[in-house]
Amino acid sequence: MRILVLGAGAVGGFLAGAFHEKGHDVSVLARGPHLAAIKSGGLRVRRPDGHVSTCAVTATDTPGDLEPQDLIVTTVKAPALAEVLSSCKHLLQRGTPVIAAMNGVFWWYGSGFKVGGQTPECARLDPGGTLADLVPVDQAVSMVIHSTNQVVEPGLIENRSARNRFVIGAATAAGADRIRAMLPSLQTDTARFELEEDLRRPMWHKLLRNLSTAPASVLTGGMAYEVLNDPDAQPIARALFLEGAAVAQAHGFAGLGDDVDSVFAPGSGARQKPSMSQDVDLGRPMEIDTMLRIVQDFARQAGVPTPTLDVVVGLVILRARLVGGYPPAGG
Ligand SMILES: NC(=O)C1=CN([C@@H]2O[C@H](COP(=O)(O)OP(=O)(O)OC[C@H]3O[C@@H](n4cnc5c(N)ncnc54)[C@H](OP(=O)(O)O)[C@@H]3O)[C@@H](O)[C@H]2O)C=CC1
Ligand SMILES: CC(C)(CO)C(=O)C(=O)O
Repeated sequence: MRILVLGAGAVGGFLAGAFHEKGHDVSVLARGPHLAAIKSGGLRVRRPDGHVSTCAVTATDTPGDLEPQDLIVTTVKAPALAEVLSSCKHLLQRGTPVIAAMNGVFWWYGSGFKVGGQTPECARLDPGGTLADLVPVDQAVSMVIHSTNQVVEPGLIENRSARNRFVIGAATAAGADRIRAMLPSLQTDTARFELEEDLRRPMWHKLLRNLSTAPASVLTGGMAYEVLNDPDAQPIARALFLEGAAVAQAHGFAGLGDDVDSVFAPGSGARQKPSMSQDVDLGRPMEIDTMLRIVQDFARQAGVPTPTLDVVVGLVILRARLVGGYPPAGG
């Protein structure tokens, strides 16, 4: 298949490497020194055992030049999604599935979904409806990522997970059928792909884990395991997890808070900063709307109190504004 990965950073670089390993014709969108390094020396992926694969992918910063694709996977951060997809409109018009691989609530979450007989208000996920205009609903797909990666130097991705699992869901049954047909050709020994009929539950499962680490790390600079294990920070992280679980329950996804003790078991958590916290260090646009504010929106609509989240989100937004990672107040 011809596969285009839009934003071959940490996760996208790993995925592009996995698709290349399976023999697909892979193109990636990248920019700056990372693009230059991929063009000159290939895309390199280092596995936890130290093995480095070098993948000869086509790299470009002008997707307008690319031929039609069989599959498009976006791996940019949420604030860049509409802009990046707008830059390759011509590739979106042939029924090609567009998988948005991302943390947080996926942009088509409200499509065909009702809470108490009403579609939840999701305007924050797709301001102005740009994504809905660009991606026909049968092509709308998302992916929940269980894989830890970082770009450690231009052209080099460090993969820190022994097992890398990607859970995919489509907005419609027709979209799911197309993905189902492709799945066998994507599987590798190190990257496993699963299709879920309703991606919302796996999405919440992952988001609760992000809620318990990312905001506190943004505010303190701590790594995930420090946030989860510090006796004074842990109650805050735990409250964020449980408030998120209560919102998920209001949306019909019960029981997600039951494994709270295993999430906070001694020694748990990655020895790295969550990606939202890395964004602070790099002054990059942060995924606050799709990972935090949307949870507050859903909570308010469902009448679920989120006192800890409400305090923390205000502080995270200020922190983000101070590094240029979130629009100015009133902007
Ligand atoms: N990293 C991880 O381990 C995990 C990440 N996630 C989620 O995965 C998603 C992707 O995150 P991650 O891979 O870490 O992000 P990265 O920032 O590493 O990757 C995004 C890439 O897209 C590039 N990009 C953005 N806009 C453009 C553009 N207009 N043209 C060309 N290139 C562009 C960025 O370039 P530049 O650097 O120049 O901005 C960067 O290389 C996020 O939703 C994140 O929350 C989920 C689980 C784990
Ligand atoms: C890899 C993981 C789980 C670490 O918190 C993550 O999702 C992130 O960094 O955003």
